[in-house]
Amino acid sequence: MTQIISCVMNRERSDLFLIRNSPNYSPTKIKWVSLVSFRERSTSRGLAGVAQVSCSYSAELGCSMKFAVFVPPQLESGPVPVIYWLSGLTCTEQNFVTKAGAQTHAAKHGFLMVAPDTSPRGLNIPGEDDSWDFGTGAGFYVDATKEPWKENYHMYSYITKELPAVIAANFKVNSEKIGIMGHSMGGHGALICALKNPGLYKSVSAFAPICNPMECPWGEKAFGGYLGHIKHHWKDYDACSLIKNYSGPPLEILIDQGTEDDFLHKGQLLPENLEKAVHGSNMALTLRMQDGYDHSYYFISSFMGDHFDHHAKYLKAYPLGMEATEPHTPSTPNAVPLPFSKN
Ligand SMILES: N[C@@H](CCC(=O)N[C@@H](CSC=O)C(=O)NCC(=O)O)C(=O)O
Repeated sequence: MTQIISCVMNRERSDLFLIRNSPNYSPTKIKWVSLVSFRERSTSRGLAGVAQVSCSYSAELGCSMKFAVFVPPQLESGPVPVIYWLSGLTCTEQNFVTKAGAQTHAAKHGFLMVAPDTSPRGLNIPGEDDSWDFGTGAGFYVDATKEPWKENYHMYSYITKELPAVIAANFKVNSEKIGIMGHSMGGHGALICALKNPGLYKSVSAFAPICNPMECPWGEKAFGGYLGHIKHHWKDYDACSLIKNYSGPPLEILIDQGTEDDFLHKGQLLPENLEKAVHGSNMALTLRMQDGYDHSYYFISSFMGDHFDHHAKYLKAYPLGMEATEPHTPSTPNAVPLPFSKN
């Protein structure tokens, strides 16, 4: 155990692959490795908080994974709620950081933001880089069951279990107050993570999500490849199917969808199917069709503030008698200490 941990802390990614194949490997040890291998790769102050890119070895994915974290100033005074952002096809952790304009909203509300990558990378699985909508950059937030993907393509477990454990071990977050949002493939991811884990995520929203992957070309390709061709097995990862059987606490979903989104017109997103599925369920859906907007991050950034307000309704609700920590603007731009070393 000690040997494995020191290897992770002192060496680079190629060595992490060796760990999995080492005679010392056991799943329990690897869970430890995920936590202790956490390291900050960059830290930048700006927009009223601190933006970091971190990385940790993922036992689920069998490789080192980068993720972006925005630390709001409120973290100085106590644990803060956390919101996960799931990105779309072709994205890394960087698209959200550089284009979504979320940081000022996160700082205003006091939310820690986590934006992971969209798939494992660099595993040399045959076919992983053959297309932009499958394999690298297109993990689809499922746990694959088919070869050659089933060893590593466990984005669902990574997002819902492994990454939250890494975040809780390294940041002062309130693990009772977790929200999730995403875009397109990541919107699908946000919806299914919330629907499959009643009560875990207190708030959920999405921009132009793939609402019914079982019935659209992107989903058919991804689910067929990762889960096999028995369509019945796909229901576990399809928001429209999951909503019908959801019996957890009531959830209010906010979705924004641009009317000039090419992927909407090509039948990839199918928000109308989600609207139908919601009827008679324990779910409320606010679907806003935004006139003239496309699928881009210009669209996302235009409505990001509304999504944060939506999440704030649920993540900032404190039990009676407990005082909420109000969001505040730091009195000096250097209010948050920088405890992290750069690589
Ligand atoms: N093939 C194109 C288009 C890829 C694309 O539009 N990706 C979207 C997500 S689509 C559904 O998940 C995206 O978020 N792109 C990143 C961005 O910064 O806009 C291509 O490769 O560009």
